[in-house]
Amino acid sequence: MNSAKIGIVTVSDRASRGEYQDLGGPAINDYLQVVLTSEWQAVPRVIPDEQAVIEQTLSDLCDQQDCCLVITTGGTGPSRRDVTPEATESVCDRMMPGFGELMRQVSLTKVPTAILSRQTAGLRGDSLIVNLPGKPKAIAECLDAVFPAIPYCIDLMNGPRLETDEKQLVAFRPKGK
Ligand SMILES: Nc1ncnc2c1ncn2[C@@H]1O[C@H](COP(=O)(O)OP(=O)(O)OP(=O)(O)O)[C@@H](O)[C@H]1O
Ligand SMILES: Nc1nc2c(c(=O)[nH]1)N[C@H]1C(S)=C(S)[C@@H](COP(=O)(O)O)O[C@H]1N2
Repeated sequence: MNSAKIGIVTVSDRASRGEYQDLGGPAINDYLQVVLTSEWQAVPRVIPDEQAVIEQTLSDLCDQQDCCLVITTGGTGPSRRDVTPEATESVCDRMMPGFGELMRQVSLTKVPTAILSRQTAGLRGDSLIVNLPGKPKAIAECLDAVFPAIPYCIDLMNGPRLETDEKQLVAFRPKGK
């Protein structure tokens, strides 16, 4: 099986201008390094909170770079410039609302402002796009909740088989799959 490509997109005006170091993209990368045992390759991007740029980046990662999974961080809140969910919805063929619902539910046990994230997920062709909030500590909090379902989701889209280190995280696949 060929190596899975995973897009890692930091959406932040200040990180993209170099005003602070991007900790979100590396946190996603580190999370995947720990959890995945099958071969994979990161395709990283750091971009501003501009809807057109986000849409173009997500489309490129799915269509040209052939990423089976694209994980974004940032731009999911109520600020005027937070438009990552709108960009995600605009490039997706079908939405996967359960991801946002579950991540908010789990995040609410960590922080009362979890409901301020409009994070969502959806499918563009054979790629799954998942939004995470911008706070670096939110990354593991959210991925721990939804990642167990991601390998099977990608199987169902005929993508590469993602294997996990079961000591870290057990990917759920219905029996016999
Ligand atoms: N990619 C990141 N790397 C490091 N810290 C981050 C990142 N994204 C967010 N943060 C931290 O989380 C806080 C809240 O995140 P939020 O998404 O609201 O950032 P922000 O202030 O909207 O960023 P920006 O204005 O640059 O888009 C930020 O002030 C910053 O301290
Ligand atoms: N797990 C988790 N979810 C979280 C947070 C967090 O710290 N941990 N921060 C919340 C806050 S304070 C905001 S404003 C929203 C949106 O963040 P974003 O605009 O950086 O995407 O995510 C929320 N969801």
